Amino acid sequence: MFDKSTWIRLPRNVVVGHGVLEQTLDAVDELHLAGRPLVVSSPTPHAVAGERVVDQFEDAGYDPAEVVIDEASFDAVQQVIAHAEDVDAGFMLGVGGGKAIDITKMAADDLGLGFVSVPTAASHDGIVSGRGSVPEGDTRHSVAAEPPLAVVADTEVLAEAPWRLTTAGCADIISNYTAVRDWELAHRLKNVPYSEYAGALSQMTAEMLVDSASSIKKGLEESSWIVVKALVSSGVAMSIADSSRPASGAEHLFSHQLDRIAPDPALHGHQVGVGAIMTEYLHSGPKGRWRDVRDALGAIGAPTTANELGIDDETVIEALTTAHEIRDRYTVLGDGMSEEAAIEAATVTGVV
Ligand SMILES: NC(=O)C1=CN([C@@H]2O[C@H](COP(=O)(O)OP(=O)(O)OC[C@H]3O[C@@H](n4cnc5c(N)ncnc54)[C@H](OP(=O)(O)O)[C@@H]3O)[C@@H](O)[C@H]2O)C=CC1
Ligand SMILES: O=C(CO)COP(=O)(O)O
Ligand SMILES: [Zn+2]
Repeated sequence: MFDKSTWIRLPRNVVVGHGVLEQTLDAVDELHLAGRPLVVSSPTPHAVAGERVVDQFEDAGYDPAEVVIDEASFDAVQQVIAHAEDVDAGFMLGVGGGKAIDITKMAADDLGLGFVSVPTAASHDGIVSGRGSVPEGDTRHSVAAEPPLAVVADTEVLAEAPWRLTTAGCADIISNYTAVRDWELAHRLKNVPYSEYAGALSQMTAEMLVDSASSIKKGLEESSWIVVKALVSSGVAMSIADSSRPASGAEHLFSHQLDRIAPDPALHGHQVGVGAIMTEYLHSGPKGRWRDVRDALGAIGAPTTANELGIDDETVIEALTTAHEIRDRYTVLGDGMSEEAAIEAATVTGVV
């Protein structure tokens, strides 16, 4: 008997374009959600877009509630859940970068409420995914969470955000190359389930972004359009896989470890980009494609060295040698790199 089944949960409305923040209400009305909206954001996104979303719902006769969180943590998820219960929220909108959107989707999942994703930065590919990513102690959890019912990505808002956030989003996409390599490796060595569709979509997304690099320029709103569509596509790959595997391999473990140990971590996307240069070197050796990864990052103005990340060399080496401990996810790092090998990889690739 054929007994396989699969659930792929995707958003119904993906609204991308100039000024579409003003269509948030329309995108929500289409979903036939009921009750009180709760707008969740972090400080800057709240000022940039959250307040405008609240005003829209107020003007339309809803009674919107709002909450502002400061960090991506399980405490923040609990804070949002408690607030949603207090105000008897009927559905939620996550307005912000990866932090606000992750917290909202995890709280929405816990409460069984619908959730709408309103990115204010093209900085990460969690905009669409049904995964939440939160650190806890020495580890980082990638947990199943509520995928958005709709995405409202206003390219005017995204283009006005600091440019480094957009280059971080590009680097998060470029890191799909090594993430897919790690996934394939884990499939071959550890029989980890692999989805050809999700792997191909993730890789194609990275290729299309790299091919468009000459159109991704500061001050050009079209850049936000190109990047956000790639971020959506990468998130869809994660939804198809029901895992962050298509977009998160050893380069992400390295970044998550930097978030733990670096005194002043850089942006998520920038860290995974630099990690991808080194993990590509580990996959394919000194003559391999690590230069292509580095050049693709360089072409869009993302960091390619520890110095550009603002992180010292010793911390980069420590993160490389300990990244495999972050979570139970088999990658090219295997059961850990020796310090000598980590120094070699980081030096040959020019990261340190
Ligand atoms: N679930 C998933 O599938 C994925 C999750 N992630 C997660 O997302 C997070 C990374 O996302 P990222 O967006 O980089 O992190 P943040 O949400 O922390 O945003 C980065 C910074 O940008 C600021 N910001 C956001 N929008 C604007 C704007 N329009 N103008 C000015 N500043 C702005 C934020 O302000 P403020 O400090 O006020 O918030 C913050 O300082 C990580 O926690 C990562 O693990 C990443 C990829 C996929
Ligand atoms: O950042 C992500 C994909 O880009 C999510 O991956 P994690 O599961 O490693 O948090
Ligand atoms: Zn990422």
